[in-house]
Amino acid sequence: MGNKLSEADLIINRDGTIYHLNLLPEDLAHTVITVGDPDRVSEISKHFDRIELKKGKREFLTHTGYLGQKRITVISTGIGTDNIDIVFNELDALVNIDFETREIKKELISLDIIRVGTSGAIQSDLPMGTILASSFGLGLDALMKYYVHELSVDERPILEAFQSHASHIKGIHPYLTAADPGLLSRIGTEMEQGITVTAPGFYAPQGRQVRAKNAIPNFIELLNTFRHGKYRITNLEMETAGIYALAKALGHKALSVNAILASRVNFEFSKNPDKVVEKAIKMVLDKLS
Ligand SMILES: O=P(O)(O)O[C@H]1O[C@H](CO)[C@@H](O)[C@H]1O
Ligand SMILES: O=c1cc[nH]c(=O)[nH]1
Repeated sequence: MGNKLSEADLIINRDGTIYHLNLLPEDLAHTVITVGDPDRVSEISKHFDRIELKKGKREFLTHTGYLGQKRITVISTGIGTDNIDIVFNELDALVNIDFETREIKKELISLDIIRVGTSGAIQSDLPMGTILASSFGLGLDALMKYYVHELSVDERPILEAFQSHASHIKGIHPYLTAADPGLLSRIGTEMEQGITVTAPGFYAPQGRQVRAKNAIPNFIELLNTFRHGKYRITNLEMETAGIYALAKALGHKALSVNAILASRVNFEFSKNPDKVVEKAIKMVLDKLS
């Protein structure tokens, strides 16, 4: 077999597209915007000067087009880091594996990947309507238990400080990855910044109490009291940490931009979420064009 990836490891459909994303290698631009909600794909591509292709399968909807001279792909991931596993491995395969030979290419491509997502703030000075760039993603889900994940000298002390802050919570295995510094300084400078916690759910895993009883009391307080030097946790969502960690493992650059729809400390949810999301989209596209 040599270095050939087997048909069970890398699944290519009969029309030459990658298994879940339904894309051919040439369908993908090297600047990729990811969103959770498939309806948000057209909210982004409506700003393109030209749309070259629209494809989709399941929750993975893709539009590729041009903003001025810049070719951009926007793709929906659906909800959660289990979907990020699929999207990121398949995006990487589209650029870094030769689909004819099934071998890893000698020259690897590093994609620029920007998430435009929605999120809830956990600090009282971050109201609804804030646009926030995640300087780090702190994952409380299990995705990175399955990959080799190395920490940089900047990341390790922050993760260790959080592990000690949350040491009384049993059964969680947090991981932490920094944003790509180049994308953060290019796109995130006029935004709020902070550590984004990625949760493995929306309700109790983000400290929401509806009917089922929460096992971790005062979850929001646990997160919003964490400090390490100048760093604090600012917001909660469901993909950023997986995106940062897998992008790093695969050699891609990633940044997550969050439209803050909820203030968890003020117990409020935005009455006009589309307006907040549109503001985040425009801020990102302005910097990319
Ligand atoms: O609006 P998106 O990008 O889906 O992001 C957030 O919204 C979803 C939950 O409502 C989760 O995916 C969370 O991360
Ligand atoms: O509070 C929120 C708002 C949006 N998305 C989330 O995951 N959490």
